[in-house]
Amino acid sequence: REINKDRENVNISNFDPNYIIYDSSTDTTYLRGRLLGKGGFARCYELLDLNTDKVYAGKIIAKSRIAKPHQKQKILREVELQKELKHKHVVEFHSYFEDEENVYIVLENCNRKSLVHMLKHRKTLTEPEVRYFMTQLVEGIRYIHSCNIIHRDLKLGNMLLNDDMQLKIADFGLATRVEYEGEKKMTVCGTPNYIAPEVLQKRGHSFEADVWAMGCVMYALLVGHPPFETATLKETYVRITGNSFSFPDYVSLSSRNFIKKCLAHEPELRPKLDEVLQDEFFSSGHMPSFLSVSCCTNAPRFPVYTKF
Ligand SMILES: CC[C@@H]1C(=O)N(C)c2cnc(-c3ccc[nH]3)nc2N1C1CCCC1
Repeated sequence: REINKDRENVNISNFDPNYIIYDSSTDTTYLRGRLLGKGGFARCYELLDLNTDKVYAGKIIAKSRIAKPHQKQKILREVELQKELKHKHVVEFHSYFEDEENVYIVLENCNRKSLVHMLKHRKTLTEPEVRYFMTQLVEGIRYIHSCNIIHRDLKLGNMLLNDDMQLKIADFGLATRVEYEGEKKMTVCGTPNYIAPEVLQKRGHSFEADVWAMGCVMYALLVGHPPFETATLKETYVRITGNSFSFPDYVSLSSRNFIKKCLAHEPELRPKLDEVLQDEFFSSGHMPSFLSVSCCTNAPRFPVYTKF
């Protein structure tokens, strides 16, 4: 079999030749690879496309687990939203198909897992790394919002990384489409991780809920845990509605100021995504043009710039 030239030779020994998955709609055969983890109803595996030798990440959901119509609808909604999004910092949708026992969602492979894994190894990230990831996150969310979609579950586990350390926003399971200018959503089917106060209090929410979550992500990357985390969910909700959070001493003033703007209790006071990259945080310090994969495990040392 001709080994696919434009990609490094895939080590096919990771893939189980006893486990073939066939997509009749595109006449594509996949070999199932290692288990990547579980996401909701799905068991996620690496999939090797035997036509192209490309590796994908597949969400495999047993039909027996989505027997109720509204559960199948949720999956189809997620696929519909993800299908239309094409952006550097949004996970690319590859295909959707079914067979007798499962539905399959085939997505872009992100070999370096998520920011959860990076933070687990590193405890906290340096400010230049946070500037690097937040810039990519802002660009991805701006694109998603420009498609009139609110993600509603932005969290470290949904920020995946590929081998070039490029951030990819994943999991549109709680996402929703804004149908008209000024529409406020009243409910979410599921519990967002970094839930905004207006979502908690069912006061109506929109794109600003994603800006709140973005503030929580930035805080977690710098501090090592989310801003409102406590021992119990109830206490966390009290903190969110009370807007009570604080910073350790080592967090810089420009970081604090930007995070405080994103975590404004009133949605309309949060920064608009088109202005965010003008914030002093993004222009006030070193912005790496690339990150090495070694950053997943070891803090990088950036060249020290003396401003003169
Ligand atoms: C398939 C589900 C989800 C996901 O959405 N993508 C795009 C993804 C891509 N690569 C990977 C991947 C991890 C390690 C290599 N590739 N993982 C992805 N995930 C993970 C799987 C388990 C929880 C979330």
